[in-house]
Amino acid sequence: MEEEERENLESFLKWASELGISDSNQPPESSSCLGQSLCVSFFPDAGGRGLAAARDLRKGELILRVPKSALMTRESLMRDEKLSVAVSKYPSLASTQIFTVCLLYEMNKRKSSWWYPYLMELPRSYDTLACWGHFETKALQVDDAIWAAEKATSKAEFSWIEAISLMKELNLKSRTLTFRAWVWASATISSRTLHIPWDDAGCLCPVGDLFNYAAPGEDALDSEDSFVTDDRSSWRNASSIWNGETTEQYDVEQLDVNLLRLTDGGYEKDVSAYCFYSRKNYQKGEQVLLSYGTYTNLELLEHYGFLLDENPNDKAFIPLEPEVYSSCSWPKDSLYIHQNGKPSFALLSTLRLWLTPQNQRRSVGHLIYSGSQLSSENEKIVMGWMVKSCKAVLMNFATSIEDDKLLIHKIDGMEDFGRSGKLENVLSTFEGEARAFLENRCLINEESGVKLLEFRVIRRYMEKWKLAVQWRLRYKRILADCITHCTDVINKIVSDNRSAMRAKHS
Ligand SMILES: C[S@@+](CC[C@H](N)C(=O)[O-])C[C@H]1O[C@@H](n2cnc3c(N)ncnc32)[C@H](O)[C@@H]1O
Repeated sequence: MEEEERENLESFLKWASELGISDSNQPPESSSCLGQSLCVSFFPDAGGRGLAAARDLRKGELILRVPKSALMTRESLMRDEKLSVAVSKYPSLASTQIFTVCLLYEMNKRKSSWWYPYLMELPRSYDTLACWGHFETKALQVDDAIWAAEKATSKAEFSWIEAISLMKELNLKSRTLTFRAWVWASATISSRTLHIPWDDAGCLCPVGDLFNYAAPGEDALDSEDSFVTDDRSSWRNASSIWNGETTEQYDVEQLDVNLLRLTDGGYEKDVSAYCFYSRKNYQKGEQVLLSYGTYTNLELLEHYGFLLDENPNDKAFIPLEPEVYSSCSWPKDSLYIHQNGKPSFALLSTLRLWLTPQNQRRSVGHLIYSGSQLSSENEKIVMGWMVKSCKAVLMNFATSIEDDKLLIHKIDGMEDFGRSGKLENVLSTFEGEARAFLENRCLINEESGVKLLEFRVIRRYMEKWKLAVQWRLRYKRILADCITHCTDVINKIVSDNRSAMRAKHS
């Protein structure tokens, strides 16, 4: 960490302590709000800056408390009369649009903002999908994902256009009025806000927003198959104390919110504070993580700008013919392949029915909804259909799994060369997608082959491009695992049938 960054962090933690933010019930031992349970640390492979255990922590312990008065909310920001009067003239703006304007308005105040020490600690740039350019978006290769990225950008553009009159009325400086600034502020809100009961725009929580993410534990996983029968599936959204939207909508009314609060964190009305609990035992020095909620890798990219190589909640959707969708009553987004390669309950049930001759469908309905196989013959056909479909999807990509793995190595190599200032020397050796990246981002001048941008800027593009390649690689691996799984099932059916035949004839 640079000297200046360290000084900024120290003054931020001191400021936070003065606001009553604390990682202990004991009086602070230093001017910092941390040090007794948590400390700021850097985890290069798991979120960068984050919070580490300052001592051994026990599961369920209160590890951080942020009083309501220290939460940045629309309500707290709108104590500024000029802002409040201006906002009241735009009743059609959504709560998150208003929060975005409020954040930009505060940024615009610079050093005179009461929140300045906190604002200085916010990231300067983000990798959420709305920040991606055309090149990175196309590198996702999967139509649904490309569509999600394009939608994220157009949604951001639309909400910026709608809010621009309000921002002009507030006399924001021209830099703060730009789409770039808007995308920055929206990404701050998308990736850092926490859920609060009184405002659906959520709140920004100084220090509390330094926790990096771990997917929910095993208890909340693989509950998709109990989509119909098991209430645990409704925990998913509720376990999200972070405010980022999820695309899945479950019935959140049956939640055992108290249980979730015990393991994660949430706003507690009785103490008027955001309280964070250790969700497992941690050893001193280990990174303390929070589960912001249940997200697929694409959702993580959209709302938080990162993905997990091992994400138990990841899913792959393959294109299905329209008749498949219309043959079942399952929602479209329940027809997917789990990250371990197994088709989801709904996808399996749908295919079992769809691949049954029309005149026999009525008689097997009860078996379909109980999740049972219809017959070994039907199961073989279903698995064979899955193998064929996954192979067809994989064949259609411009690059294979192996190509993508090599490309990720190449991107890492480019980063290393860039860091050591030698990227220019090796530019001519790049070909294929790597060359296209450099040309597309105007990093190579066709004639001279000269690097045009500073590596700091190139790197930001490179990080997004790498995320796109990592995402499509994960997607392809799920399909490859599905092929393996379905082939294993077919082989088992064939072998069981053979054994049964042998037993019959012996
Ligand atoms: C609430 S902030 C966490 C603190 C953040 N690392 C910081 O320095 O301010 C959420 C952001 O942290 C990063 N992040 C969190 N968990 C991560 C993980 N497991 N892997 C990679 N990045 C992660 C992502 O950039 C995400 O948008």
